[in-house]
Amino acid sequence: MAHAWGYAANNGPDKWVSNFPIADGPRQSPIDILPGGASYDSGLKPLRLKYDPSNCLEILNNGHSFQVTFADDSDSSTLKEGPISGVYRLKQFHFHWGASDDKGSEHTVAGTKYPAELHLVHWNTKYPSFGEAASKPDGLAVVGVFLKIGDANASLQKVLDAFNDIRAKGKQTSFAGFDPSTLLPGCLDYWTYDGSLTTPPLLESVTWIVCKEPISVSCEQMAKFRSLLFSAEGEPECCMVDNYRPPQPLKGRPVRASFQ
Ligand SMILES: CCc1cc2c(cc1OS(N)(=O)=O)CC[C@@H]1[C@@H]2CC[C@]2(C)[C@@H](O)CC[C@@H]12
Ligand SMILES: [Zn+2]
Repeated sequence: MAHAWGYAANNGPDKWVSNFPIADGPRQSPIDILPGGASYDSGLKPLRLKYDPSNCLEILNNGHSFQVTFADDSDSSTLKEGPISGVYRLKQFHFHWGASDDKGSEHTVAGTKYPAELHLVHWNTKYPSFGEAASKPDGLAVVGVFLKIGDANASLQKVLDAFNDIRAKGKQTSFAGFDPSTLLPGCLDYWTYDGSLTTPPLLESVTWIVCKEPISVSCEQMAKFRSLLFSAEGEPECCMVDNYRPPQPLKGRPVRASFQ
């Protein structure tokens, strides 16, 4: 497969272990979150998120998802407190979604799948760079937010309006002045556990922080997600859908809740 991993039958999540044996590791993500199995931890602090829209740089189709990338050369867009210690800088956000509204999220809640899931990716500034941090057990912190079918999401629409320029793999365009805090739910109650990247190389370096409250997305907006392509220009068109890894074994890991 030589790193040509994807989400199709021949190169999808069930095949990743052959090139990335850590796929069967002790702290893999995503997981199915069982609210009854999570333990309330009164020591968990509220999430302290501070984002500066002027750090927003560009939007890119990387062939697996699309991502919005941020300047991370200062502490102007950060995650502090919550389950983490120190300062983590926002690097990018991206999404995972399904071919239909009944699937698409990576984490599930008592087996419930959402149509999409947002990942806000932060790296620990005790390390010199994002790439360095990505290989450390406390290197990354990802805030996960579920998307639930409902009213159109005006903030999300600003992101979707840029899709015409990034339809194919490898396309990117400038994307300035976007405030990712407008994509957060009103309530920031969360579950947290130690996990991994959910795509190869599946590094076990992520403190996962999954918000209990979803944000809304309309059916029409979900259709826009599905208009992106896994394929590059000039290749046979392949719709970017079902770019999610299914839940992985918990293997005894504790899942803590910031709320009762
Ligand atoms: C946590 C968000 C994240 C980071 C990375 C990936 C995937 C990611 O999404 S996810 N769904 O949150 O796990 C796949 C590529 C990885 C990257 C982390 C940094 C690298 C490991 C680079 O060093 C080389 C390949 C990169
Ligand atoms: Zn992700």
